[in-house]
Amino acid sequence: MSRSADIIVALDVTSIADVKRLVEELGDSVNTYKVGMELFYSAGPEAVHMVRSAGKNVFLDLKLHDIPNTVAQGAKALTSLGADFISIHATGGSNMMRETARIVGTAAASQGLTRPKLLAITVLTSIGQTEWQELRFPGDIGDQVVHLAKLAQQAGIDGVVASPQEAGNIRRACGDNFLIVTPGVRPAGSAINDQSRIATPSGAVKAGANYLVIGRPITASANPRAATEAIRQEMEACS
Ligand SMILES: O=c1ccn([C@@H]2O[C@H](COP(=O)(O)O)[C@@H](O)[C@H]2O)c(=O)[nH]1
Repeated sequence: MSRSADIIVALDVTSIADVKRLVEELGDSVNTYKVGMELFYSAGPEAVHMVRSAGKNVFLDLKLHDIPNTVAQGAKALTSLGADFISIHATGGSNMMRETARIVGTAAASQGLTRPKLLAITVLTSIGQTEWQELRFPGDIGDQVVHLAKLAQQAGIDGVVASPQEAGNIRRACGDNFLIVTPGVRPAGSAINDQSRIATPSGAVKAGANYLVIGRPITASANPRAATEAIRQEMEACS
């Protein structure tokens, strides 16, 4: 089923100046930005403050992966920064996901903040079947992604990060209220880069994604605003 979906632009840059330039240039064509490892490790919390001060939502994609107490306390600290979405790895296990959901809920309530949505990373979209087998993981990637999505949902996590190729099966398994966030989106004819399990923007929307994370097809484009608007048109045409 097609639904209205939104774009999250991945700010994979290293400086606040680059963030400012992109956010200004993209203006009202983008509501939500993703701050990942590259930007957060380079520029720190100021990157989050910068995006929020522009009136935009922030997906803090630091992909926390550690024992339950460490991830829960890390996510609590990110909650205080004012993130709207926070990612943790589903393969940290059910106890880790459940404890993080509990601590983040308590932390947000005690600070009068809206509880950030927690997103579980399933299998990175750069991993294809060959690399999957090299890692000696058995079975099919798609089956594993759906399994991890169900575990995340049972642990009280709000949604998953997965490839658009798996979005349809996740939607069927986890229902309409579960968030599906898909990187690995490539408009027809654009460079695939290091991604593996990809689909077009319209493919991701038709499969049931709520948010499409898009970095280089926008940020490396000669005209990021025009690239965003073209992607939006493609998404709207099929929703
Ligand atoms: O499985 C995953 C999880 C996160 N990502 C992140 O999304 C963007 C994608 O950027 P592109 O330039 O559009 O490839 C990037 O920040 C990744 O860290 C992902 O690609 N796959």
